[in-house]
Amino acid sequence: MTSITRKLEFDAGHRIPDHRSQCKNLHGHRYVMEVTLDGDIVTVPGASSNGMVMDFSEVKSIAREHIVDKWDHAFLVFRGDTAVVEFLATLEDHKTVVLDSIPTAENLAHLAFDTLAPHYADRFEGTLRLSRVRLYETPNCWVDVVATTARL
Ligand SMILES: Nc1nc2c(c(=O)[nH]1)N=C([C@H](O)[C@H](O)COP(=O)(O)OP(=O)(O)OP(=O)(O)O)CN2
Ligand SMILES: [Zn+2]
Repeated sequence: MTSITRKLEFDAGHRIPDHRSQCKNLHGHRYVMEVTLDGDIVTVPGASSNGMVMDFSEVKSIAREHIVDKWDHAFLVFRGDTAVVEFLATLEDHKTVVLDSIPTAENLAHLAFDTLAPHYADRFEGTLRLSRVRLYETPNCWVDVVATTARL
């Protein structure tokens, strides 16, 4: 088994409504997301991905399609944060993502993991799996979500 990791970055706004300090204010981050996949190296002569677990560009395009392009330059808001949800709805064509959980780094990392895992698992006849999503909210703060079941 071999692990590969692709790093992607995006900008998003959020707030943590219950926070006792600064994070209850509307603010933003340049998030850095690392997607780690475990799999076997392809040994199919002539195949584009021969010698790779998965082409890094394909790792990127799946993460972009399902997470990064949806969250980049969006405001990520908890459905229960009604003051902000209602305010954002007044802004014409605003890119808002309404979430079922508070947009902490922990919840965003879990959401990214749960969203992406099935898309990677579909590839290479189920021999590939998402083993970790690491999400940096700032250069000093990050969260790891790891696959909980052992690989067969
Ligand atoms: N466990 C968590 N703690 C905090 C979260 C979070 O998502 N999970 N989020 C925040 C704030 O939104 C903010 O992103 C972090 O602010 P801060 O602690 O100030 O981070 P910095 O890296 O900017 O801090 P420096 O002291 O400037 O290094 C807060 N906590
Ligand atoms: Zn923040």
